[in-house]
Amino acid sequence: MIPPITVTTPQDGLFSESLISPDVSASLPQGYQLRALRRTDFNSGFLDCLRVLTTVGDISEEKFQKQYDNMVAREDYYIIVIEDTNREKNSVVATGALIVEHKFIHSLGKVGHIEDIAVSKDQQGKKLGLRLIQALDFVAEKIGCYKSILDCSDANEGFYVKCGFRRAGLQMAHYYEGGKSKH
Ligand SMILES: CC(=O)SCCNC(=O)CCNC(=O)[C@H](O)C(C)(C)COP(=O)(O)OP(=O)(O)OC[C@H]1O[C@@H](n2cnc3c(N)ncnc32)[C@H](O)[C@@H]1OP(=O)(O)O
Repeated sequence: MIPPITVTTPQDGLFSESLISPDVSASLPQGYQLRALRRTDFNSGFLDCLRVLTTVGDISEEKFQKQYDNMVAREDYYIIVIEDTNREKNSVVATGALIVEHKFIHSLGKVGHIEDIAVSKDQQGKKLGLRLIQALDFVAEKIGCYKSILDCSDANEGFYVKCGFRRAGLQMAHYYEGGKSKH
């Protein structure tokens, strides 16, 4: 049997729009919109948002798209952006990610990992960070995660407490010298 052909358009995102919370969308400021990351977001301001968080490095559009395609194929990446549709350039002003881990415990349970939450400097303090977390919580619950977890600095603890998280445990890390992927 011939497999069905999936036709994607530049408007298609990393995940289904049905996972975008209508309530969270409705609580954004006028002209702001929540949506899934798109393959066309290389020049949308998305990478500039991430630069608020840490270094992004010098990545080409081709490499950006290859990474996006890897994430689509994995089906466990939910990257959300908030776009200010009043802006012509750099309209993406905030972003956050949920990555799903599949477990054997908890009856083959799923855990959501919240990562790379970033709001542009000039947009901080407008509750966009809170809306990102609420939107990612909505996705995590809808796809059946039994919890979501994240690592953050002491300076950001108060923000996550306001978002409904509580301190649980302690983070430990091993950093690897050759840790950069060659792919
Ligand atoms: C898992 C991770 O990714 S950790 C990394 C987090 N990201 C960063 O540190 C990047 C730089 N910082 C940012 O991008 C933003 O400042 C964020 C994401 C930390 C917060 O986003 P914002 O949109 O500025 O916060 P938002 O307006 O939604 O704040 C919601 C509430 O948290 C409070 N809040 C915000 N930041 C902090 C903080 N660092 N400490 C304590 N409270 C805070 C706000 O005052 C607000 O409280 P209120 O409801 O009483 O008014």
